[in-house]
Amino acid sequence: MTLQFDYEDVQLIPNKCVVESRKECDPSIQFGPHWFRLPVVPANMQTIIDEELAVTLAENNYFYVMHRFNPERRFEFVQTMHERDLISSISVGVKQDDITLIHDLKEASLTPDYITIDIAHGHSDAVIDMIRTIKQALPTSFVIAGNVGTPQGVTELEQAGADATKVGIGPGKACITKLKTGFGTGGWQLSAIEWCAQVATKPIVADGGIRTHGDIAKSIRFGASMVMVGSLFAGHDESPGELITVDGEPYKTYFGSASEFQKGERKNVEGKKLHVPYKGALQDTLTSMTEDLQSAISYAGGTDLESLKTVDYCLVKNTIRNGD
Ligand SMILES: NC(=O)C1=CN([C@@H]2O[C@H](COP(=O)(O)OP(=O)(O)OC[C@H]3O[C@@H](n4cnc5c(N)ncnc54)[C@H](OP(=O)(O)O)[C@@H]3O)[C@@H](O)[C@H]2O)C=CC1
Ligand SMILES: Nc1nc2c(ncn2[C@@H]2O[C@H](COP(=O)(O)O)[C@@H](O)[C@H]2O)c(=O)[nH]1
Repeated sequence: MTLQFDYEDVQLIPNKCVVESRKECDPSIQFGPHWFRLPVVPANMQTIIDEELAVTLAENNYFYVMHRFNPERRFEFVQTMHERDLISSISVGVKQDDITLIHDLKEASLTPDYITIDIAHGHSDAVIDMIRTIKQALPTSFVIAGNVGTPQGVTELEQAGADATKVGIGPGKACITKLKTGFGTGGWQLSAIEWCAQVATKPIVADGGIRTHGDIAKSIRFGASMVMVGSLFAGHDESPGELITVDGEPYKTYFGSASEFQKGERKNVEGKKLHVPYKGALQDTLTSMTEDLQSAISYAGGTDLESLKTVDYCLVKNTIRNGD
């Protein structure tokens, strides 16, 4: 590994503009068998997505991954989405109830379009076995596996049959893995994406640490196809987190999937609960994310996301906010 850097350490360098308006720039992406309006997906966390929002996103051609924290709902969720002719995208872990779900889906000839295997330390035999189980039972489901933070992790999950790998150990806003274990990609997540992308033969999902819309363009520059976003999507009307008032100001809760709050017990806690300022309608954020990505593409001198992949960049070492 060479130099490590994170989102705030990098500025992309503009190329000559080839469009008359940013509206000409297309931020859509093919990810697996489907096209989506943005290369961005809300994190599969209980305060970020619920079934209602999943339907809204699917109806409007945004990628989503339903979380796995109402395990008994997953079968019916896939069924309902298919009845409505919408994309189904669920999460699983690696335990017996997850394996049973896969077999039940096969028995019912119900194939989710996307299955995300979502555990903290995804570079493991448990995930490799789960990929094989899914691919044997539901060979046409697009499997996203993670999370990993190294090229070795990416390669082993790809070799097991993963169609995409999710990169990011501990860069999340609600994460305390880095503090509790000393491990992770927090502080160098962007270079971890680049490092992993050097060996990846399939798409990479950059997961965690996105703090601004510009970080999405940077993720793509350094090798991500899709970007998973938690805290930036928290706090909206549609966000399932609880609405609370602190000193007269509205906030919504955002908690880690490995927080005591999520787990209901203080065992292997690696996440915390935060209050995120209330942000209004999610569509406003999606619209401004779209505009910002269109603008980024125009600065890259192109008309679509491909142009971001080859732009030059500078390392500015934590100075990006100096003018703020
Ligand atoms: N991206 C990230 O940095 C992180 C994300 N998370 C999120 O928290 C949620 C819960 O994750 P997780 O606890 O993995 O899910 P699970 O509770 O489903 O556990 C996964 C399985 O892996 C085993 N395991 C072995 N080593 C580890 C390890 N270092 N961390 C976690 N499990 C391990 C667990 O056994 P045992 O419990 O007996 O050890 C368990 O059998 C997920 O949604 C995950 O994405 C959590 C932490 C970090
Ligand atoms: N270490 C932990 N990571 C977690 C936990 N819950 C979720 N996550 C990861 O964070 C991202 C979202 O990051 P953000 O910076 O956009 O807020 C999410 O997709 C998970 O990978 C947790 O409890 N501990």
